Amino acid sequence: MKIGCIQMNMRFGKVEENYAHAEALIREAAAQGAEVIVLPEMWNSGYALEQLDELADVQGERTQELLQQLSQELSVHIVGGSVSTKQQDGFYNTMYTYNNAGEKVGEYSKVHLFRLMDEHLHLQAGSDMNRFQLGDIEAAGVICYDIRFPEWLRAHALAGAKVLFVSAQWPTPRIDHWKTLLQARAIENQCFIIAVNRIANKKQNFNGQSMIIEPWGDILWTGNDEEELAVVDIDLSVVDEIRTRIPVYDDRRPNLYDGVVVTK
Ligand SMILES: NC(=O)CCC(=O)C(=O)O
Repeated sequence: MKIGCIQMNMRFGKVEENYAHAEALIREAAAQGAEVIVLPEMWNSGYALEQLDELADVQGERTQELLQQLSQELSVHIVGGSVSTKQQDGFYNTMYTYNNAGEKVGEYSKVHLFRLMDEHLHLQAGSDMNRFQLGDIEAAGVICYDIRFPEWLRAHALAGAKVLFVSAQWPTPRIDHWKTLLQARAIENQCFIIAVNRIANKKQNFNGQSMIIEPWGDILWTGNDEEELAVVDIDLSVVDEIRTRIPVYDDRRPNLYDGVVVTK
């Protein structure tokens, strides 16, 4: 399965340019043979949270139309990163996923809002899971800060995901956390992790380092610190091999730790 990771630079608040740029990169990834294409977080507006009233995609219509059309025309699965959306009860950070027949298979709004980037002041949190099917691939998608919550990714793995997609705008100062957390999520869940971060100039502090990690924890590909489009082949059969070799799903003792109430 060929995965096209689009480590994109988006322009702050420049929605028109960002849609055009994302479309061009998706077309290029498909031309290079990608079967699944993945975008980063909030690529339509960037983190222009103060301007969401003008910039956010109303009910996600523009994004859905674009991804629907491209996935069908190019016959590719698209994990559409995320975009800022304006819904009736506020703004959300939303990921749309389409299969290669142009059908929407996932719609997810970021569940854990990241206070350090003021998300909690401007956005509403989603509360639904994001488990979906891309052809034969049992997959799930989460957004950036969500990876700090192992129980959330575990819930998706327990629901059958073997490939976990992560779209992000993860800044340079904590890039070591990004790498370590992603590797841990891959190993503990025995899943592939396909994680696509944004890139920006040095002043804006985003240095890419998107990653594809095997369920054994081996890193198959790391992005550099420039805008980049990579098409990487992955062999999904290793998931079942590793799960048979170390059967953590059978060895779990959920009665000891699920539903534990933490008191402060
Ligand atoms: N956009 C985000 O959710 C950033 C998360 C982040 O930087 C972190 O350290 O966590």
